[in-house]
Amino acid sequence: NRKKKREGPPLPPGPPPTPFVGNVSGIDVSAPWLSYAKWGATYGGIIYSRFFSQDIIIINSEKIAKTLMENRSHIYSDRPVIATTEPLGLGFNSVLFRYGAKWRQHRRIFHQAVRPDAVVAYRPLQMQKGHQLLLDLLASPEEHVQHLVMHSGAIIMSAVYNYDTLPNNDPFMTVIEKATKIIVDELRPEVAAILSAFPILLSFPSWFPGMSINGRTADSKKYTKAWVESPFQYTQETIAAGTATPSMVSDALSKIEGKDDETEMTKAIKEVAATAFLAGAETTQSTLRVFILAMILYPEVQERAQALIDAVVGTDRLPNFDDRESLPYIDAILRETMRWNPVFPLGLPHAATEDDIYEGYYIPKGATIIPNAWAMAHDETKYPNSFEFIPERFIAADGNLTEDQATFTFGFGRRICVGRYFADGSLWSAMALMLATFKFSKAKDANGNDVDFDVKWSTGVAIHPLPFPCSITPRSRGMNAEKLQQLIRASH
Ligand code: HEM
Repeated sequence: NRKKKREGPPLPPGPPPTPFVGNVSGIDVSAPWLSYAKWGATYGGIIYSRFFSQDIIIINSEKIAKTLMENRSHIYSDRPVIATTEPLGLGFNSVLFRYGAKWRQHRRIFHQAVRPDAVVAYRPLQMQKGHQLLLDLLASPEEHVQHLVMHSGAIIMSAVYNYDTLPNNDPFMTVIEKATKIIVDELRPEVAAILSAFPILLSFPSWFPGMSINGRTADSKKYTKAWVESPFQYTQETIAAGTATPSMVSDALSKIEGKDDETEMTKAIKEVAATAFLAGAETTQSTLRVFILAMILYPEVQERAQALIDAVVGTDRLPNFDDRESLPYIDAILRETMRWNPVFPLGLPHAATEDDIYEGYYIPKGATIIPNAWAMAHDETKYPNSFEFIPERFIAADGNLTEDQATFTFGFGRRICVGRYFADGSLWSAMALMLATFKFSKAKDANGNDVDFDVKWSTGVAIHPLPFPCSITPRSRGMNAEKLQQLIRASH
């Protein structure tokens, strides 16, 4: 026990470790953020815990997270080494890079493509894919989950590679979906912590309890390779043929042409492009699934938003980005969706590169730092009735949006989500368009009564609500594909 061996400032408080395994046995592995939040009630905003030999600092308080990961970001911007990264074929993924030159290079390429003034260029495509989402929802509302998956994926593929995904069985989307499924299942921090401590477990057969990962590494590697190489090749081919139109990849490649480091940079651009899909597609569609859930459970919120859209936009066209300033309530819904159920309940782990002291507590070099976004979202002093979906909490007395953008849902400091401005456009356009066009409500049984349901969640690093019964019907009577197409044309 390092508490006994060490002299000097104490570690932050935390639950007493059980021998050998640290605290790993004391957490609910399907929703560890709940256990950590519960520990917070006893131990406070910053907690020390241990998984096997790994020091873990859990931060339940947004203020402490900002003090450490933002004000002292020179120390807190590393990532823990996650043993599953290489076995899953995720070496390309800049999200998990250690803090250093290669991460900086990737982050710079990302920033060029999706910084606030660059993301404006993607708005037409975000609207266009949003319109397609409406057509898909009208045609088969019961398949709304699949439509959201396709929508988020199509936006990224188009922005990154200028590739138009096929509505069904798209070859690139198929491999990416397969790889993502394995990765999201397998990259839970506590699983990764165990595997980091005992990499030998990776060679255990897949029937060994908890070791489903072993049967999946070969597949994951195969899929991730195709994911990194194939769409990039597509863009390169269009460049060679002179048919390429602007995209993140073609723009980035055009800037490095003929430079000394062209080969190295080409590889970096290829990896950044693949990372964009990994980081941006699942997260966007998960957030939109939370949005639909909220609209069903809070019909009064939905009605208020729709009344506002009708008043500002009318019913002869659909909303677009020019309307955004006049529709602050839609932004409030977006923020509340992110807050109500953060899709990364534990953010992504950072790691400390130096020993540090916080308010008299010792934070060891190498410690994994886990920001508990879920606990921050449920801080009752900041968000009263935090389990309720109340967009009004983001509207100030003067009717404008408050300063609070719930940015903790995008992480902290130098590692904060680099794609957040891009994500914002994809989410806003989809939410505004869906609200303008559809009524979301509970499904009805044969007797016309609402079908109630318990909300269940997936588990893993990024979560989403599991499918629930619902009804998605056009708001306007007599709406059909032709009329919707007309409305879309009138919106340009
Ligand atoms: C609703 C959508 C999204 C959510 C909720 C989200 C959330 C997050 C979070 C919590 C992190 C970890 C930050 C940290 O370590 O402190 C992150 C990192 C990251 N996100 Fe996002 N993200 C979203 C969309 C996107 C999109 C669309 C892209 C790309 C176009 C993107 C690219 C990245 C990258 C590259 C990182 C790693 C940054 C680094 O390690 O330096 N994300 N995101």
